[in-house]
Amino acid sequence: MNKIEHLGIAVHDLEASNALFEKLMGVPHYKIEEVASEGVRTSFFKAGPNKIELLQATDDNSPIAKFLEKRGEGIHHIAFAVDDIAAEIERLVQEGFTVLDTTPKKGADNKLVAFLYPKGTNGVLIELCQEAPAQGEELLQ
Ligand SMILES: CC[C@H](C(=O)O)C(=O)SCCNC(=O)CCNC(=O)[C@H](O)C(C)(C)COP(=O)(O)OP(=O)(O)OC[C@H]1O[C@@H](n2cnc3c(N)ncnc32)[C@H](O)[C@@H]1OP(=O)(O)O
Ligand SMILES: [Co+2]
Repeated sequence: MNKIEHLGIAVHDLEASNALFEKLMGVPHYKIEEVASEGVRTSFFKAGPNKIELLQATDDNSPIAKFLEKRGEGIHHIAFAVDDIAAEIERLVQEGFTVLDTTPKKGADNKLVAFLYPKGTNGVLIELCQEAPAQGEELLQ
């Protein structure tokens, strides 16, 4: 694990939260991206080395929709940057963590991602992120 790549925050209304975080952080979002496979629309902010990812659900089956229904708006996950996501998944499986995505999948912001089951990480949803290499296709589900 290299560093925290981003904090994911679940929100009801991406546009309203974009306006709020632009005021809060003093910078505009640098990207809005839909990840249909996750049922989310995301918006990214960067302040220094830190990123915030706002997430709105795009359908009722989205993990974000279920999270909002159960817990309301708030911090949804912590994403860590890793150099080699396949190796990190293997290491974490060996360490006894439950990895929800044993094959990395397409994330936002040009990443390959995988998630761990939060009940095995003190109730915090953990995401692994690797910069998607140009030939990332073979790693994608
Ligand atoms: C990929 C695009 C983007 C990126 O950065 O590139 C993203 O970050 S997309 C983010 C959205 N996608 C995901 O979150 C995928 C991984 N998440 C999942 O597979 C599910 O959300 C899962 C398995 C974490 C929970 O699924 P679900 O809510 O349907 O199941 P349960 O209700 O049974 O939950 C099990 C247990 O986990 C607790 N839970 C759920 N979500 C979270 C959370 N975000 N943080 C901490 N804990 C969470 C839930 O409350 C249940 O615990 P319990 O004590 O039984 O209530
Ligand atoms: Co994320």
